Amino acid sequence: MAEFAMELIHTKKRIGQKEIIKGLSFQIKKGEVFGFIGPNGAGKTTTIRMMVGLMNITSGDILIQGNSIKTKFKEAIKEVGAIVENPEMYPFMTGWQNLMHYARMSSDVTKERVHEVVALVGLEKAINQKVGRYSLGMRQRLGIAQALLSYPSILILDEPTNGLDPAGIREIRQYIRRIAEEEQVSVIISSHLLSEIEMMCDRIGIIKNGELITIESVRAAVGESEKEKELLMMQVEAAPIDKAINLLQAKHSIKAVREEKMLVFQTEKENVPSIIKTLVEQDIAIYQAGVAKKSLEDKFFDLIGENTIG
Ligand SMILES: Nc1ncnc2c1ncn2[C@@H]1O[C@H](COP(=O)(O)OP(=O)(O)OP(=O)(O)O)[C@@H](O)[C@H]1O
Repeated sequence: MAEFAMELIHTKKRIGQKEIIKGLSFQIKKGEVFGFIGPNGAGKTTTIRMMVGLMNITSGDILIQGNSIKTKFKEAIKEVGAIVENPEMYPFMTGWQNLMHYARMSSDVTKERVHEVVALVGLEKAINQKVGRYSLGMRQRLGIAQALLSYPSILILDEPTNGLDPAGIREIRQYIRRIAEEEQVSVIISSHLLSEIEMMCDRIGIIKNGELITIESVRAAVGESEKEKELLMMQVEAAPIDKAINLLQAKHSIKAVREEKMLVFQTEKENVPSIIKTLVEQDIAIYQAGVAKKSLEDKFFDLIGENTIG
């Protein structure tokens, strides 16, 4: 059995003279929710199109459950369920009729499976309504149900939160975690807004200009979904500041950066009291402490040299 659900090996895409994807290498673990983040034009959709076989790879490879998408396309692609562009649904048919339409195209999809995926995305009540009357969030969930029909082991969603209101985003968030755990699938979910998806991801990979900038763990481990931990970006005015930075690293494994007199770092809310205690116990003077004004988003994109996204 393959170690990873998916593995990108120096994957490149050139279109005309332009190298759009410049050698991406990373792995998607089994059962994890992986956030694929980057500003518009970073290359997310292009990468995803290669992952789902909609576009050829110029060089490098993508292994899906160990099968090369280049040499074992059929075996590789049967593991993947995806929503890449807006899912094609017929507005004049009900949700159920739409799903049955897809189910009939695949020999191993039974009516029971259709019921199962409907329940997974919480559409039981609305499933007999015409899709034309669905909200965008409901349509997205129906799309996810359709992508799950053939028991994929990897679910790929390109910008599923685009255009959704906060309630719709929250719903998608809940269902994604549930699907990852109940169906034991790996989920790859792209977005240009970190804040919209960070809470549902185990890890995030940030891409810019076709290159991977960083991969960060968001959750300690798969399975902690219920505790939607609040991640804070803290700013603390402390002196001496270098000592404080070293202490955070040594005692809390937190990487803090300096911004003038401030120490800026990211942590879970519940850790804040013990962090302050560490500093005070080591005779570090604290003049003020609070949530950093810049959002986590800004911080990440500052790190990668871009202030505005979207
Ligand atoms: N067929 C194409 N021909 C030429 N350039 C292309 C083509 N498709 C994409 N690009 C360019 O490749 C880059 C990456 O595009 P891509 O759509 O993958 O980015 P993205 O991260 O998905 O952004 P968005 O969030 O806007 O969809 C962009 O600069 C885009 O203009």
